[in-house]
This record gives sequence, C-alpha cells and structure tokens, in this order.
Amino acid sequence: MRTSIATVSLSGSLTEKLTAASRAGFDGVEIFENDLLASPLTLEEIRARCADLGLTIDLYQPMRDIEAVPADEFARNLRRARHKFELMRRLGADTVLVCSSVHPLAVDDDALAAYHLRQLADLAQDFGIRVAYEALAWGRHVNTYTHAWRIIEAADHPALGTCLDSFHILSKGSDPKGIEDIPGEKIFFLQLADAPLLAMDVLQWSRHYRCFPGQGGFDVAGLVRHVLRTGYRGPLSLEVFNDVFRQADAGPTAVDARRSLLVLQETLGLITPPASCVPTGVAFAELVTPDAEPVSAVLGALGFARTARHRGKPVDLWQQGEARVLVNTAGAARRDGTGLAAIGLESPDPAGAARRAEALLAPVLPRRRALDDAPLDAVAAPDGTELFFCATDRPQLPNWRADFADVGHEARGAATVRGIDHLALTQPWHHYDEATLFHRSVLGLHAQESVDVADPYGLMRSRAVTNADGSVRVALGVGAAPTDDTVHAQHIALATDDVVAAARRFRRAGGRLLPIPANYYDDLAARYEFADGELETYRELGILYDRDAYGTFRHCYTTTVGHVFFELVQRDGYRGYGAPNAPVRLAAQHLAR
Ligand SMILES: O=C(O)c1ccc(O)c(O)c1
Ligand SMILES: [Mg+2]
Repeated sequence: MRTSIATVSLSGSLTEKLTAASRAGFDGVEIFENDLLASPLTLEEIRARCADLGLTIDLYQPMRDIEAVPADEFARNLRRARHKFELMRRLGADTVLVCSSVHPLAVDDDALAAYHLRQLADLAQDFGIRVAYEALAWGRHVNTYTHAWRIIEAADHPALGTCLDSFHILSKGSDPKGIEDIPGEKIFFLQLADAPLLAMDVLQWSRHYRCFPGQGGFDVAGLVRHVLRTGYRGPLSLEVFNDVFRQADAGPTAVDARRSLLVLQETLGLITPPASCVPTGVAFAELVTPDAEPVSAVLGALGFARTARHRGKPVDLWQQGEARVLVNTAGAARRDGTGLAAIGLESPDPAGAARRAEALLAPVLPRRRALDDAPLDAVAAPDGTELFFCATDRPQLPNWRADFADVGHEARGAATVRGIDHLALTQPWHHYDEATLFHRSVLGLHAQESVDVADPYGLMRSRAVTNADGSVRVALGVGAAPTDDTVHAQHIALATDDVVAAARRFRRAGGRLLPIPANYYDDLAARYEFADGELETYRELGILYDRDAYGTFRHCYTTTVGHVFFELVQRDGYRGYGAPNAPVRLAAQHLAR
C-alpha cells in the first residue's frame, strides 16, 4: 500500500520535512497547515518540490470548528473554507481533513452538524475536493468514530467521508470492529499512530506522546485489519505528535517512521521482507580504544586470556569460557576513549539476517575486510553500534574466528566467567523508541517493559530486548544526563556461576570493584535473610543482590575504563537486570568519578 506521513511528525522546516520523507521512501505527505504558513515557498513551489521529491500531497489539514456552530459563525466558516479550497487547488491537494468541533458555541445537534458538513462538501465538490471528517477524541460533542460516521451517513454527500485516526479510536477504548460497518469508499483517509498506555487526559496524550506503530501499547495492526476488510485502499499515513520527534533530526525519524510501516505491513501480510532470523548468541563484543593497556588489564584481572590476534588488523581476541571480547586499537580515531563499538551476533543465517536488516532500512556498513577474511555482514543500530551477523566455528559458513591467529596465551586458573550475560547500550535520548523497534523488527528480539531508574542527577529509562532463551540480552538505556559518559557508559555483563569467586579473583589480580555504600547492605539485611557471613561478603566486595519470582541475582561492577565498564552477574533463575539496584549503582559511579 502507499505510505504517507504528516509533516507534523517530523522536525524542521517544510523543505527539511519533505526531503526527509522522500529520502525515507514515503509516497506522500499530509501537509499540516502551520508548516505551510511558516514556509517561505509559494504554493506552486511547494507543489513542484513535492513532485520533484516523488511525493504526492495526500491530505491538507486541519480545518477546525466547522460544524454545529451558530449560523453567523458557520457563514464565516464557509468563507474560510472557500479560501482554503482555492489554496488546495493551487497546491494540488484533493482531500481536506475536518476535525470534529471543539468550539465553545457548538451544539449537540447531529442534524445541524450533518447539514453544515453537507454544505461544506457541496462547496468542496466545486473545487474537486473531498472532505474527510475526523472525530477528535476530545471533540465537544462528536468524539467517537461511530458518531462521526452517523453524521456523515445522515449528510449523505459524495464529497463527504471519514478520516479514521487510530489514536482517537484506541485511546478512548472504542471497539475498532465497528469500522467494518463503514463502506471502504467512505473512508477517505487513514491516520496511524501508536502511544504508550498512559492514564492521562486524551488531548495531552495525543499532542505529546504519540509514537509510530509498534512503539506503544495500541493494537494498531488489529485496527488496520478492520479497515482493510472494508475495501479501503488509500494510504497508510502516520500522524504522530511527539515532543521528542519534534526535536530530533528529521532524517532518522523519517526512516524510523517508514520502518514502523514496513513492520506493520509485514504483520498484516501485505509485504514479505526476508524472514526474521533471530540471533542465537553473542559471538563477541568489540571495544575500540586508543590504548589497549587499561582495558587489557581489566580483562586480564577478570580472568580473560589474550588468545588470538587478527591476521590483518590491530585487534586482539580476549576469551574466557564462551565470552569473547575484541580489543581494537585501529578504530579509535573515530571515538574518544575506550568504548563498545560493535557486537557480533551469532546468527543461524548471517546473510539472511543482513538481507532482512537492509529491507527494514538498517544502514548497511561497508565490509572492511582483506581479501581472505571471512565476509562479515554488518549494519548500524540507531545508536551507531555496529552489529555483525556472524557464525563461530560452524561448518559451511564463513568463520569470523578464522581471521584470528592463535597467540598461544592461556588463562591462568579455572575460568570464573562463563559467557556474556548481557550488553547494556546507552541510547541517545532521541533514539530510545526507535532503538526498541529496531531491535525487535530487524533482529527479531522480544522487548520487555521499560523501567524508570532514578539517577542522582536525572531519570534513566531502560528496556531489555532478548531472544527466547535469554542467550542474547541487550539492555537499552537512555539517560537524563547524556553528556555524562563516565556514568552512562556502555557495559558488558559477564555471566558467572560464582560471583563471589569471580569478584575475589578480580580483586586479587589488582582489579578495582565499584564500592557500594553500607546503607545499601543495612537495607538488604532488613529485606532478606542471609546465611551467616553472606551479607558481610557482599558488603566487602560490593556485590548487589536482588530476587524475583524465578530466582536470585548477585552482581558487581568494575570501575569504568573510558566509556565502558564490566559487570559480573550470577543469575540463578532470575530474569531481570537488577533494576532495583540500579539507582545505588549509578550513585556509586557518580561518587567514584
Ligand atoms: O491535535 C489536534 O488538534 C489534531 C489535529 C488533526 C488531527 O488529525 C488530529 O488527529 C489531531
Ligand atoms: Mg488525526
């Protein structure tokens, strides 16, 4: 189906919005009146710009407070409408959106509303224009789609139909099944928006918190299914009022928006992009650093051994159990200090995973490889993290590990780390919803609930995306103090079967663990019963503790190197990420700085 986006959904000038929509692959736009009023371009120039960009103008909006008002008011409305219809003719737009009235003088009189809309449609028809009447969720008397449709039926005019907007329908809890009672040709337009499930006034909710389908809590696909059954064949159009998108770069927002429609269309069986290919593990985490020494010291103290070196690049492979960490001193020019730059995802079908990622608009990264290196497909996540789709020691598939030559080092002592438990990636503040949708749709991971975490200097939000068996877990976090990279760093959480042994080993080898305040342990003692000496051990090492319905969680943190730190995690059935402990950890990290 054709896809469209309202200019109000994107940041910038009208020109910037149109360019972003076109680049992201939209077929058309809804032009929001304010964007037009504020543009220095003439109507003819806007029309030509859209044509050059391959965009149709699918809707002009909104007209407000038209119907069921006193007669003198309505006469003025018709005069205003004539003016707008002339404008639309010059613009080349043939559908106008009319919102249900919020006028203080509007009366609760369906017959009068129908009579007024019929007159408006009569006038519109002279200009070859169609009027799409939309029930605002906060409309004074008309605030449900069924009520709007009753009035349209009563008005009975070929140039009058309805505009359905998923936000207004789903925010009020209306049953979307009734949409099937409207003939498809009377649905003149379909606007789509999702929203997080919040208990608040619908107008505020709508104007500030809408998001793209798949990013909130509404069943937008279910609603569209009802619309498609009517025979509606107009565009799927996104109309998203959102405080974050208003400020973020229009380019990435438009791509995020288009991805949401691709995923929606896939859900509805309208398109079939390459199938989802869920990663089955973390092959490696790659750190870039200008100086390998500090991070190597931490890895060594954690019990990792530098086992191999890339044949052609200054990249070392550090390994312990199934945990592999690459330390790359070549890419550091791009970043300041040590950071987590890439993740290798063990994929059942690396090439297939890359094809899906590309089809869902993930930026494909050039393969930086030498002639005999294994071909590695990589894409960039919204936060810039490089995601490699790879295979480790699997016959028939290119083996990334073969690009590394063993250096013969082995770890001293038994392994205390088993593998990578999870990776925590800090998202730029304006990419949080986009990141969730990206990891869900491109990688096929499941998103858990978003949790709020109090940082002493602001609020953090965090949400985990995982595969079914938990062998891939990524915690996406967004911080309130985005400039504080020391605290809001990325981290690599390492799975251990004995966090006490792993922590002691780290300390004996000269590693420094994050100190946790005594008050925390006094509280733990009040909340849980521990075996003799257990709490003292946690207190001594800075080990944090949590429990959920499934088991217990013990974890501690190394101090931070550049923009990255490590966590040691002992997960005994526990499914979370120690969220109750996160405020204490964040405060301790601020203090340690
Ligand atoms: O918030 C508004 O006023 C508004 C305007 C036009 C729409 O299509 C809409 O859904 C909301
Ligand atoms: Mg709308």
